[in-house]
Amino acid sequence: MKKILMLGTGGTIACKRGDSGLKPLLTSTELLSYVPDAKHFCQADSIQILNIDSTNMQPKHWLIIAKAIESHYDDYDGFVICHGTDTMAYTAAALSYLIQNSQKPIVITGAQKPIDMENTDARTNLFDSLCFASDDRAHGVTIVFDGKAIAGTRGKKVRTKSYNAFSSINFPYIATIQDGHVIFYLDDKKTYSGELQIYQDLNPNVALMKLIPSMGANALDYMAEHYDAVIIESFGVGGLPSYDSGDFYNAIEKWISLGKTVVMTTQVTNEGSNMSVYEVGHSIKKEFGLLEAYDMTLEATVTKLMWILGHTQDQETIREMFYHTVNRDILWKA
Ligand SMILES: NC(=O)C[C@H](N)C(=O)O
Repeated sequence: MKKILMLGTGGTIACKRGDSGLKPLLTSTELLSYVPDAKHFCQADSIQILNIDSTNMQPKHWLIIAKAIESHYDDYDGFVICHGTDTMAYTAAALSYLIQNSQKPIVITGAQKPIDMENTDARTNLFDSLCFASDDRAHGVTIVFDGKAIAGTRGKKVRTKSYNAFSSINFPYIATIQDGHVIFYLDDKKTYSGELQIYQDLNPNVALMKLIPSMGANALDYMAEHYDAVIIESFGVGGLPSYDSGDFYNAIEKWISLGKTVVMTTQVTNEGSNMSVYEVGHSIKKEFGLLEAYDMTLEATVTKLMWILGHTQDQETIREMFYHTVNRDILWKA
């Protein structure tokens, strides 16, 4: 029988209703008591590492989760992290970079409704996660939610209220889970042979600028003084406005001359960026050699940069690491 460790971090799944709204109060042991049937296929233990609304999740918490998995790694066959849904995609992506080449599954799940409510998705999500984590074919960091298994770098919260809250962006679902059966669409564990790597460094000085029509570049100038990298969420396949006498051009020049990192991405959820298509993207990318997120999610782009900048400031190494595929995060490369 598989040994699984469940790590409680809070989120709606563990919430109780109080005078000022839902608050995570249930312990991880209490959560496990709601899925008694899991004992037929796994022996699950639990530890409580945090009990927070995931709105409060920060990079320091990702390191705490990674450390907890590292210290128990040899004692268990798989791990299930219970987490709030609001920042779950960021945590799943961050853990994909912090814990690489894990032959053991590290599953992240949560719920839209607390586990003690009669009509909740929590019990199914937790049961499915334990089921997936007990499967010999499962490996690496994966979100399990609403019967679907999603690569840790490909998840995105796309609905605030419905049970089908997560989508896999620019990548197929790895598996579906129905009534205790795991149906794998991507059964590729044998092709992963790298050695387990667990990292403990992140640089959180990454900023995001989302463009809206008419926006000027002065926010970019401000960010250059406070951050090591900026992700610019542009329109469509990508480009930068050329109005206001080269405002954006000058701001990017400043970033590059300071030896800082600029990554272009798109605010369109599906299909990714390709800056070389239009003149508004092509020339600026060519001139400054900007990085481009292509088919990566924003959550993966943010956390990959934090992981990379935690290890190097060298622009060539940053480029190499950024375009190197980790846990299925980037497939499109020009
Ligand atoms: N459904 C949820 O879990 C939302 C909650 N605010 C959280 O992210 O912790």
